Amino acid sequence: MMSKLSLGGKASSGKISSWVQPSFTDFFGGSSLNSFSSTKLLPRESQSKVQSSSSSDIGGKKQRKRKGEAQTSKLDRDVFSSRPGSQENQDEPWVDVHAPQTQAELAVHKKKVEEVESWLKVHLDLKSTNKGGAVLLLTGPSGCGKTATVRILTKDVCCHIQEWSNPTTAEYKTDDSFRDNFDPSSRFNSFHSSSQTAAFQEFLLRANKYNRLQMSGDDRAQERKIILVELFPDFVSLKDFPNQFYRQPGCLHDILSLSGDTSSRLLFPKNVQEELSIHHISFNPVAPTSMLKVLSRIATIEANKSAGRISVPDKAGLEQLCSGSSGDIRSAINSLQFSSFTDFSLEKSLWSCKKGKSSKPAAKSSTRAKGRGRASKSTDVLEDSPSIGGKDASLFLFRALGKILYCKRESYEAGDVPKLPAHLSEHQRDKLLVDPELVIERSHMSGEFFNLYLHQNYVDFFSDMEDLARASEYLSDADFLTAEWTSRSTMLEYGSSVTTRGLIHSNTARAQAAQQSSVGFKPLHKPHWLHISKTYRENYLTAQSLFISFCLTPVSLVTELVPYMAKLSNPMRNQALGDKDPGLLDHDSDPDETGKQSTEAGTRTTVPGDTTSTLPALPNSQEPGGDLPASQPQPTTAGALLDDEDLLIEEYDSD
Ligand SMILES: Nc1ncnc2c1ncn2[C@@H]1O[C@H](COP(=O)(O)OP(=O)(O)OP(=O)(O)O)[C@@H](O)[C@H]1O
Repeated sequence: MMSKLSLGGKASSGKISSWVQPSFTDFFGGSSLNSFSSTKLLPRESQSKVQSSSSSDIGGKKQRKRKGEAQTSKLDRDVFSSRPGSQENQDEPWVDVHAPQTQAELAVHKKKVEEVESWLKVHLDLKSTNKGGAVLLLTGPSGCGKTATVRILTKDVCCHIQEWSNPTTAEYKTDDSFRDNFDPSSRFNSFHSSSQTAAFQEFLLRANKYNRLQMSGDDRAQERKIILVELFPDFVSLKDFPNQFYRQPGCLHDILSLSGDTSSRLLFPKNVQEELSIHHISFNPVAPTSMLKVLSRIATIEANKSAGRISVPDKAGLEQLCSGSSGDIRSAINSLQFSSFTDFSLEKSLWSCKKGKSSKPAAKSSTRAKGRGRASKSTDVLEDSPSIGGKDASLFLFRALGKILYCKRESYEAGDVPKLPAHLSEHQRDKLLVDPELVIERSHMSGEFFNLYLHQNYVDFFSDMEDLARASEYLSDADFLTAEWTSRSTMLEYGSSVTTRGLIHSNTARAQAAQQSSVGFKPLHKPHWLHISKTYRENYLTAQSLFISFCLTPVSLVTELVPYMAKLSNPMRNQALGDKDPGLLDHDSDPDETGKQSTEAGTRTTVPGDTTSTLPALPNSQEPGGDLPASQPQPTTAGALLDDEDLLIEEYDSD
C-alpha cells in the first residue's frame, strides 16, 4: 500500500478525535460502536453512498474504511464512545480493541517510526514557515502498520487526521455525473473514472480548505491537520484508489499539484517526487518476532478476559499464524480472533478432516515427528496454512519443485502395506508424502509451465540411467497428451499429473523411505526454453516486419528465407555460423503460440546449449534501417537474463 500523508496548512482539532469506524462493523452487527479512534473525512459522495459497499469486505481495514450506516450516527456514537477494551465490546474486532496506544507498542521497526516522527516534527512545527502542502509517502505491504504509526505519532501532537476512502464504482451508477460524463463511444466507461477523479479532487480541495466543525471540548489551539490518503493497499485492492489514476497518472499529479499537496513508482515517479519534494519512507512487513509478541500479548489478555469461553492457540499455533500472515499484522490478529472461537475451531477441525482424504496428514505427522528442522518447520506451515484467515498458502516455486523432485516418502505401517502382484513388484513404492496435484495448484502457475521447470531440473535428481529414461518417457507422454489443441484444455491437468507422478515414480533411488538419502543442495534453473522462446519470438517479429511481402509462414520465414538471405549476401560470415543448426528452433510450432508459455511450455523439450544465434544475422546489406537490433542476441540482455536464471534455492531436504 501507499499512504500519502499530506499536511494541511491550518485546521481545527480537538479532543474528539475518535470518529473512525472500527473494523467488522457489519460483520459484528454494529456492536463495535465504541472504538472510534480518529476522524475520517470522506468525500461527500461517498459519505452518502458507501453503505452499499460495506458488507462485501470482511477483512478488517476495509470495514473500517467503508463507513456505511455508521456514518449516520457518527456524532451520537462519538459522544458516547468509550476506550476500546471495555467489557461490552467482547465482539469487537481485536485488531481495534488491541490497537497500539503508544509508540512502544507499535510492531513497526523503531527506525521507521523515528523517521516518520522526525518528518512530522519538522512539518508539524507550528512555528515553521512551511505552512502546509508537505507530502510524506509511506509505502509497504498491507497491514504493516503504516496507518497505525501515523495515528500514534499524530496523537501525541494532537493533530487532526482526515482520511480519504475511495468510493466504490457502484456508487457512480446513480450519480448525476453519469449523464455528464458518460461517453458511449468510449471503451473505458469514462463516467466512472471521471467521477472518481472529481470526487478525489473535491476531497482534497475541501480537506485543504475547510476546517472541521468545532465540537464542544475542542481545543482550538491545534492548528494542524493531516490528510491521510490510502492509496493502493496492494494490487488486489486497487479499488482503494481511483482507477483513473492508473490510466492517467498525470491526472493525479495535476490534482495533487493543484491542491497544494505533493505526491511512488507508478503514481509517483521519481521526477514527480523530486519536483514536489515528497519524502518517501518504505515500511517492511512486520517482523515475525514483533508479530509473535503482539499476538502472545493479545492471546493472554483475551484468554484471561474470556474466562475459558474461548480457546486461544498455543505458542505453536501463534507461530503458525505469524508465518501464515506474511507480515500483515492486521491479518494475523484477525486470524487469531477467528481461530480462538470454538465455532471456528470446530470448523478448522472439519477442514482438517476434509484434508484427511489426501496424503497430507501423513505429511504432518511425519514432519512433526522428525523434529524441529528448518525444512520440516516450513513444511508444517505449508500443510497447515489454509487455516482461518491464513494468507495465501501458495508455495514458492522452488519449494514446489522441491516437493516433486525430492518426493519424500514414509514407510507404511506394518499390515498397511498395499500388496502388488508379483509381476508388478518393481513398482512397489512407499507412501508418498506429497500430493502432486495440490503442489501444482499451490504453485500458482499453469501445469505446463510447472512441467517446464521440472523438465529443466529433473536430471540432477536422478542417479540411475534407466530411471532417467523412464522419467523422460513420462515427460514425452505428458507432451503428447496436450499436443492436440482441440483437447488441450481438458488434457492439461492430466498432462501435469503424468509429468509429476511419472517423475516421482521413476526415481527408484527414492522409492523407499528408508533409502531416501539426502540429495543435497541443488540449484534450480529457469527453463532455458524461456530464453530460446523469447529470442525466437523477437527474431521472428523482426524478420516478419522485414519480409512481410513474401507472405511466408512463420516457420518458412525463419528456417528458409532468412538463412537463405544470410547465405546469399555474406558467405564468409555464414561459414562461422555453419555448424549452428537452425533446426534447433522448434520447426513445428507456430511462433505465435510460442509466446504463450503457459500453454506451450509443457510441449517443449529443453534446448541444449546456446541457440540464441540460431537465426543467422542478416548482413547489413539486407537491412533497410541498418542493424537488426531486436533480431540479434544482445550480449548484455542475454547476460542479464542468464544472471537471473540461476535460481538459488534453499535446501529443501533437510534430512
Ligand atoms: N502492535 C501493533 N502495531 C501495529 N499495528 C497494530 C498493533 N496491534 C494491533 N495493530 C492493528 O493492526 C492494524 C495495522 O494496520 P494499518 O492500517 O496500520 O496498516 P497499513 O500498513 O496502513 O495497511 P494498509 O496498507 O492496508 O492501509 C491496525 O488496525 C492496528 O490497530
